[in-house]
Amino acid sequence: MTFLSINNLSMRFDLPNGSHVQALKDVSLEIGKGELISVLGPSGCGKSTLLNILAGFLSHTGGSVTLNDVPVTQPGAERGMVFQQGALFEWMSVRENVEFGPRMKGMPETDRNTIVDNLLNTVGLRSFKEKAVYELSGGMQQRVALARCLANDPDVILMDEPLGALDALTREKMQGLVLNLWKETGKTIILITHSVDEALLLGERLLVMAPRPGRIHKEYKLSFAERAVKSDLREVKEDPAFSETKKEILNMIWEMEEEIMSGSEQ
Ligand SMILES: Nc1ncnc2c1ncn2[C@@H]1O[C@H](COP(=O)(O)OP(=O)(O)OP(=O)(O)O)[C@@H](O)[C@H]1O
Repeated sequence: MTFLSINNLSMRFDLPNGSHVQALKDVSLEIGKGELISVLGPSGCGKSTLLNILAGFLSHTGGSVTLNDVPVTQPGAERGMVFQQGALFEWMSVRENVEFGPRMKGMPETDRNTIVDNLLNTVGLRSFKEKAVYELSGGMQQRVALARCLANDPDVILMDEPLGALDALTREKMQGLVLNLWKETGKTIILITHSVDEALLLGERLLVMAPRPGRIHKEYKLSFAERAVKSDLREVKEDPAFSETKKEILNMIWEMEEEIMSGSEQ
């Protein structure tokens, strides 16, 4: 049984003026349990569309997506999403945000407290439990967002540019946190990013998508994530193989963007 299976997935948006956008065409992917996948590509290549279909927020127009052999057709607790920002309940405390999902499921308070304490420990926010969300920095808010997602114990965590709004240093720390969470929880993570460094560092598998129609252009299998769990992120980035792959991917995306600008793509 494949864990997450994407077969000939297509998404066509019909526009009011009679034209259409083929946001995805014939995307096929088999994803195993516990994989950490990063997705890169020029603007408009369908990254968010793919993630939104996996989350069940969008209904695809062709092909299929199954998780544990069950078709994905709507949102479900087994698929958690972490957005770039703004998805927390600002009027609630950190604790209330993290326990929201379990509370909706009717979990008893003592069990919820254990989950909240464990997760806030994991994301380094134990002493911020009763703070309001608006009192926290952007990096802390993203830690809460991760904890809130994990509190639902999803099989798959979908991340849409979750670290994109953070300053460089905070972002680096959060990359380390994502890697540790991946190792500790064994969750399957699919992460969209616009940063080539981040995609290289966090992707065991890195997918480069191409636009018009949105499709998978190239896949890399990388060892940087596994190594970064065990050592320093910055040391891993200093590996010549890291900069060589980075250069190759940057050139690839650059060329795609040049094609888009010249209007010669198909
Ligand atoms: N609701 C919609 N209606 C019409 N077209 C849409 C809709 N959503 C997305 N598109 C189009 O589908 C294509 C893929 O969009 P998508 O947002 O998935 O790309 P992306 O790779 O995530 O882009 P970015 O990196 O800029 O966020 C784009 O051409 C976009 O304009």
